[in-house]
Amino acid sequence: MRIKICGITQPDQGRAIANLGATALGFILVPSSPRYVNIEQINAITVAIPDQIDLIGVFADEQPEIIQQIIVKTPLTSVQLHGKESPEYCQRLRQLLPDREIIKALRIKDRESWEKSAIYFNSVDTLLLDAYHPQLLGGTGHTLDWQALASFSPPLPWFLAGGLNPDNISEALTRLHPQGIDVSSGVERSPGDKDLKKVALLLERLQKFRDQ
Ligand SMILES: O=C(O)c1ccccc1N[C@@H]1O[C@H](COP(=O)(O)O)[C@@H](O)[C@H]1O
Repeated sequence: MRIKICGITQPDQGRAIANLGATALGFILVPSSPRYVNIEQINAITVAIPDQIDLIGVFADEQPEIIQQIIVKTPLTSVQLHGKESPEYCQRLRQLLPDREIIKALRIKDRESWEKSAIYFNSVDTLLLDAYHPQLLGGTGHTLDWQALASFSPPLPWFLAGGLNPDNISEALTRLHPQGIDVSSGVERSPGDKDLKKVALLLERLQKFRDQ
């Protein structure tokens, strides 16, 4: 199972989280986020991260050419699209970045919104389901309706996100079987400041699900 800890802002925390066993670190490139990091910060954080860790840049409704310019200046391996990007937009980005993983995040309001995920099946490598919030794009701490999602089984890998934390991760993964999980505010002291004790507890509780 892929384990992504998102909203990394500090080099020592990035290193510690990779050493604790996360398989991916996420970097928020959405300027309005309190977890925003720029290219220089991403390079300073990632310089000491082992090669096998996925480095995922999170964008929202950014121009594809700007994403491409950022990607060539950083070691980011994947692009997570967290806005209202269309399948056509995703295809355009795929042409610009053929060797990077493209992850489309869908902010799920109701059953209809996850049924619409089918329009992305041919345009991206991976899906990510996050909770809908009327004001915030992400990092909301809100959970999805896991029961309603029980029959979600897309033909491509997907991450479960939205309000996951050490206390609810076991229940989430007993109900759902995503290929990855994505956690941000559930392992923080404040936005962008990760609580390493909570990260360690999360990883300990994930141990029994890791081979899924
Ligand atoms: O974290 C943010 O500030 C953020 C801003 C803009 C787009 C996405 C953002 N984060 C994403 O939110 C989810 C999980 O959040 P949480 O665990 O509920 O706090 C995750 O996919 C992040 O990449």
